[in-house]
Amino acid sequence: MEPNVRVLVDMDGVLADFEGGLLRGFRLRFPQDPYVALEERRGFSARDQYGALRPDLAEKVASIYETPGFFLELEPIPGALEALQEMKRMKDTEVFICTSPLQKYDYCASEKYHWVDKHLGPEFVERMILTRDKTVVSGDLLIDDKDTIQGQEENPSWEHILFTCCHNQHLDPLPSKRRLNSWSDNWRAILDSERKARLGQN
Ligand SMILES: O=c1ccn([C@H]2C[C@H](O)[C@@H](COP(=O)(O)O)O2)c(=O)[nH]1
Ligand SMILES: [Mg+2]
Repeated sequence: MEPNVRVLVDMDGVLADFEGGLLRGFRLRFPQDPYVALEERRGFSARDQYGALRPDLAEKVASIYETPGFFLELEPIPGALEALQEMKRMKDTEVFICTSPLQKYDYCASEKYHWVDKHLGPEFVERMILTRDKTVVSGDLLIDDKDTIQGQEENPSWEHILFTCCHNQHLDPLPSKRRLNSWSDNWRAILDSERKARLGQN
């Protein structure tokens, strides 16, 4: 068995404040239109929720995250950069950034690389995995704000740790699903428990 704990860390909603940037961009571009306050966000897809509010708003909100510069200019989530640097220095630990680009990837994919370079440095650029299907990536833990992560692999190797974000905070996931409420929460204990569980298996 591999000695290291491999942690996959999602980007939007975990490292980069996608929801905050989206709301700010939407209100600036469409000041006359209704919007969904962060406390009112429900469900992963902002596009779906805006579309339910009024059908034309689905395209409008999508136009914000499809705009050049959107992903590059996102603010880091509080504590995320420090946590990742600390994780990288930890013994017996491998950290990768695992993120899904938009289907309209033109700006999104390259801006994600630039964002990581700018905020975390070139060593993390080496550790980026861009995929539309995270289930086929191998790891021990996946820290991700999306409540349901599905793909080709029915039994991914990782345990999904749900990272709290405005769109999932109301959810009461299965008792077996572990949560991280923020980067001030005890992410180190989750990594430690994984390390111990692996030692127990040896
Ligand atoms: O309403 C939405 C919300 C998010 N997305 C996109 C934006 C990103 O490309 C992915 C999520 O990326 P992760 O790094 O895996 O969090 O989903 C969207 O298309 N519509
Ligand atoms: Mg995410």
